[in-house]
Amino acid sequence: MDKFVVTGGKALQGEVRISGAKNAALPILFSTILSDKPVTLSNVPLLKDIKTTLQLLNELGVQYKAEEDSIVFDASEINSTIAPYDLVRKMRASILALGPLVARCGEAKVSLPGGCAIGARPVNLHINGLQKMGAEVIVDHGYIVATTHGKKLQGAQIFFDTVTVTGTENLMMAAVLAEGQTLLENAAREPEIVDLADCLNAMGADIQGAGTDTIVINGVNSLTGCQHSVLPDRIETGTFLVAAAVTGGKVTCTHTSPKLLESVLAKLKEAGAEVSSTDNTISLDMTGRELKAVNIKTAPHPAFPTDMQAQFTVLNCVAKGTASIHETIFENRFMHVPELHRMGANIELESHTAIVKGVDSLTGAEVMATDLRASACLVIAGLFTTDETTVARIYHLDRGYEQLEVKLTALGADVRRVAG
Ligand SMILES: CC(=O)N[C@H]1[C@@H](OP(=O)(O)OP(=O)(O)OC[C@H]2O[C@@H](n3ccc(=O)[nH]c3=O)[C@H](O)[C@@H]2O)O[C@H](CO)[C@@H](O)[C@@H]1O
Ligand SMILES: C=C(OP(=O)(O)O)C(=O)O
Repeated sequence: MDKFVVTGGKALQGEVRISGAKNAALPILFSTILSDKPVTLSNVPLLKDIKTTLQLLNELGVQYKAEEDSIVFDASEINSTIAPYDLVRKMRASILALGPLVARCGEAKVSLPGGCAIGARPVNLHINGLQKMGAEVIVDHGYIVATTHGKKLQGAQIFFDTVTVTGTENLMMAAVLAEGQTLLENAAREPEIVDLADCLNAMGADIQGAGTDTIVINGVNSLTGCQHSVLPDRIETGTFLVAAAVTGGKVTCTHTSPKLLESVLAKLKEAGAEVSSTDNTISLDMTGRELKAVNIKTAPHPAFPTDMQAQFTVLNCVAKGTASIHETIFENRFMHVPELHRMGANIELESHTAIVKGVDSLTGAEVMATDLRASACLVIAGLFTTDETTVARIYHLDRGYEQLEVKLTALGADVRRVAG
């Protein structure tokens, strides 16, 4: 298992190009199942989760060809409707095969993703929604088995008890080829949902209201091909901005958009950073400025994203003052805290809230990454110290950050990947 060796103490300086968003690319890749015409996608990030998705799509019969700046998908023939455990266990987003397979083929057998590090993450709302659309769905031997008995899915009114991002995406994709109108209420409003809807509409779907809590989908008989560029990764953007703030640096993120992360930028300003932006760049300057602790409460978009919680935990660890971090989305998303303790952080954990008291220095240590964003948080902590930190199990990080060590090195950091 690869490790990162981080030698800290340098302020990040320079420009970094932000990749396409993992959480937009994944559903969009699965949406190619819905059309028998070629779909060309660009700005797809090179990540482990994307490779897993390509493998899974291939297993289902979807062919793809990488071109210079894009990937062309051909789902003219779907020859399997089974998403096996071996691939699904590597990536929870594999559940996104369910909606498109049932819509296109009338059946699917998708391994239950199971519990994972940050919480139980059930998929009951995905299943309930498909049942409302007329599919028979059972869970059998660890697999979700769905069938429409040869009929089309039926449009339905679906109210989500809890706001769910992939749940909204799965049912939006299922509804695109259903008979009649589907109403998704209390839908997630993340920018990645809007990007998926834009791509589906470019394929000939009829989706209105994506980005609001009510999405209306009028089913169509078939989809055509399209070309679509994946939107920028707001979480990668936020991660680099926090790294710049923590190291007292000055960094410009390019190929991104300030509109995607307003709540994060507001918190960075509150923390004392100078933030400026254009339509597609965001700059953060922390030179000679003092970092102030900021209270954080995670919640569905447009509120503060849970995927930036770990990065702001480390920001508060080295800021002036005390702040609380309240995690409301996932019940077990503080596994970075014991690792930060090993580096000298002062954090008290009370159920879903971390009380973080800023310290003047952190020390390098051997720490272990436990999930994707926790990994990024430990790398940022390592950048702040003046000695060496080894972050083990960075396979979590490789799921969601494209060449993080290369991009950080270009900004002046000392981060080495050690193969293991
Ligand atoms: C690939 C992808 O886009 N992943 C993102 C997506 O994950 P994901 O879509 O899995 O997260 P959800 O939005 O579904 O989860 C939100 C909450 O709803 C609960 N829930 C969800 C579905 C369900 O059927 N029943 C249920 O109870 C979950 O346990 C969780 O407590 O949104 C999360 C919340 O912004 C992000 O952290 C992830 O990065
Ligand atoms: C939790 C995350 O991703 P996933 O839903 O793919 O596990 C994340 O991107 O932080």
